[in-house]
Amino acid sequence: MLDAPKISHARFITFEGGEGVGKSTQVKRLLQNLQRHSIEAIRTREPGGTPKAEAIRSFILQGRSESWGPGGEAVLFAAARLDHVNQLIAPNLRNGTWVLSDRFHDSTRAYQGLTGGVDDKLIAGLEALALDGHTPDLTIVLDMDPDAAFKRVAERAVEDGLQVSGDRFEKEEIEWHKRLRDGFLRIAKDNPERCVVISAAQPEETLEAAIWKAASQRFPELLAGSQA
Ligand SMILES: Nc1ncnc2c1ncn2[C@@H]1O[C@H](COP(=O)(O)OP(=O)(O)OP(=O)(O)O)[C@@H](O)[C@H]1O
Ligand SMILES: Cc1cn([C@H]2C[C@H](O)[C@@H](COP(=O)(O)O)O2)c(=O)[nH]c1=O
Repeated sequence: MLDAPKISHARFITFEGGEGVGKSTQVKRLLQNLQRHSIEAIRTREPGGTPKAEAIRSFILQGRSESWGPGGEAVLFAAARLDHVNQLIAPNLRNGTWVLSDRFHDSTRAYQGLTGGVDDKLIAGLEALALDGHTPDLTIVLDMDPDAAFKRVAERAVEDGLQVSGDRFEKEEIEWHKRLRDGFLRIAKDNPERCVVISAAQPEETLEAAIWKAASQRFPELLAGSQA
């Protein structure tokens, strides 16, 4: 016999922003906070989240698609997203499990569209295909000066014993990353019903509390019962 489906009020939350602003750290912290509130939730990332999308991730981040240009890379990110939505995001939401994603469609808008110069109409067409209506319920945009964020990335590389060589996009000039930051802020301004901008230039714990506050304001069910 099939398991009875859970009553579904599952939410889809995405984290966006430039390199090293603390998205992965805060996705993990929000996941723990939700689980403390007995909310079933998973975390995932883009590009990635499924075997096929992870294969596309490796291809892009190794720089193998760089010569395809921003338009070609937008198509690859969309293909990865299509599989991610179909195989992981949509089934979990349907089953009542909250989904937290480290990057999603706003990264294509910001990196390939607003910073890379890919036409809005192409970005919108790819988005319609890949999302199939699965627009996030809440997007946390973590914002900070890219110079300061890169210091974090460099420290992380040293901690991990890696060379600070940077992947495909980390290698871009600092001016490019400043335009990227402006791109994310513009997306947030244009989508106030979905996006909340939070300064990432604060300690992990206070940032975590600010994200919890934003999520609780958006989803009052989080305030019912216990406290984070
Ligand atoms: N609020 C914070 N203050 C100081 N350091 C932080 C903070 N949040 C994360 N870090 C550190 O900064 C580095 C980058 O953090 P994290 O990997 O979470 O960022 P990210 O936005 O996911 O990065 P990327 O875009 O490269 O995947 C890590 O070493 C992490 O420990
Ligand atoms: C989803 C998505 C990602 N990117 C870029 C942004 C980052 O440079 C990498 C992903 O690496 P991370 O360590 O997981 O942040 O890919 C992009 O350009 N477009 C996208 O749609």
